[in-house]
Amino acid sequence: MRYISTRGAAPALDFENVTLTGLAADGGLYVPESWPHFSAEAIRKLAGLSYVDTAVEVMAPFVGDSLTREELRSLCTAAYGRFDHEAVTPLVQLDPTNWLLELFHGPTLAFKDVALQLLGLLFERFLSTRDTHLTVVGATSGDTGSAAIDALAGRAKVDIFMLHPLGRVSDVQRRQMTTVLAPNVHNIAIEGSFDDAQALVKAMFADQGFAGRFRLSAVNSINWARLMAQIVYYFYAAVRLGAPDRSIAFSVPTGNFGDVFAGYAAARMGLPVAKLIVATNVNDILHRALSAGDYSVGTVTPTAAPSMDIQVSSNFERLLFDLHARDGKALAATMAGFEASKTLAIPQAMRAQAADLFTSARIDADGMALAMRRAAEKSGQIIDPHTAIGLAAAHRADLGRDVPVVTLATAHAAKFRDAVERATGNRPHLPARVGNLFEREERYATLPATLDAIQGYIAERATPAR
Ligand SMILES: Cc1ncc(COP(=O)(O)O)c(C=O)c1O
Ligand SMILES: N[C@@H](CCOP(=O)(O)O)C(=O)O
Repeated sequence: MRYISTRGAAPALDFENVTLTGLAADGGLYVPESWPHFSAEAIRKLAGLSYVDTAVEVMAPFVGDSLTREELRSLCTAAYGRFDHEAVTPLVQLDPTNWLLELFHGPTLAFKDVALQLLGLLFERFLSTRDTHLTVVGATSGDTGSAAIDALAGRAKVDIFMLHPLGRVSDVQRRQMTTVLAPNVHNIAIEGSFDDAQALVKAMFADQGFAGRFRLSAVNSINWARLMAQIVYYFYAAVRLGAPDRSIAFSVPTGNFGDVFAGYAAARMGLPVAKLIVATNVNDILHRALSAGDYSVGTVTPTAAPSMDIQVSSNFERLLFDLHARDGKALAATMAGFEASKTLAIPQAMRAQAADLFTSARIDADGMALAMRRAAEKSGQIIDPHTAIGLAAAHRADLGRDVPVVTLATAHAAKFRDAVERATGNRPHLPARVGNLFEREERYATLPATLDAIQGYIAERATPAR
């Protein structure tokens, strides 16, 4: 399998190099050159497989010959061995048509663990045969940061610098990052928003001298390996609910468009997906884009679902690439226009094409709180604010009684205890696996959201590539 850039001007890479590289040198994102296809028969054969076995089957075509099947299985066994549920991503039925797919059974209580536990091991495996050092730079609105730090802390040949927006992540999220005192972990609170942090990360990749000197890599969903690992749970859940003989809809709390793009990839691979419901909070650029063609950046409003307080959604570019008939040059021009004007009008024909699979909903603070209360009262489920947005969007989409709808439960309620308590009166307990989070020392730097300040900080601490 080869990977090509959405902007058409970066070299094609194999899986090993795409994993180590992160963002393409032309500013684009890597995507598979073609989508592997799973026939109905191949999907039927996934029935009854464990999560690890499903993961090996689904990911093997993407990994190609970068790993043997046995190596891939052994990495998956180690990654998913750290989850506290035998099913890794269990389904919970709420009513005759609605399910939750619990993605928060990993070490840091959010869906990011599913991909990042594996990515940490992939980095280690690929670096073991190279004489180089990797500097991971990442941006987080709370969950990617903690999952990436857990996955990389203490690993040889890699440093991680994680930028989060000062004061805009929950206390649990912040402490999960800042109390990890391993020498290769560097937390930076920036005086700005998540979008500022993400733009700084992309600017560091664009600075070829800096990126080459430190061999930058990514743990955000700009890294293809992240999305690849997230495709697995769409297959796993759909097969459990009757695929390939039944189509399943998924409602996905969305910020950076990574998780829902993994669902799109699953559909392109042959999984019968009835609909992908893109659920946003009031930071609704994706809802505006899909429903009205208006992909224009507004100001970020802080919400009780802070991990989705995002305006510029990295992975939307991957969908736009397919909507531009995979013409990298055409998309590069579109993205240059968007980067200059912060606005993009999506033509009606592309919107119509996207609407075959995608629908969307914007859920405000009241809708989110109502969904949390309803889940507690009707189904006895204490859900987090992000999951609540997904569930509210699933109700709003109203796909009829014949379509099973799986809402992705992207975080454990305890990560957002204050918001959950305000909405439901219940204060969720932190699971024992996070340990004595509130007694541990915190360590992080606070810096202005400028490229000079961040690069200067990193250059003083990072190890040059060789
Ligand atoms: C808990 C939670 N839910 C949903 C999202 C949105 O996912 P994505 O950015 O892949 O759209 C995030 C952040 O990415 C998150 O941390
Ligand atoms: N919500 C995310 C934002 C970064 O998203 P990513 O999936 O691109 O890493 C977070 O929790 O940090």
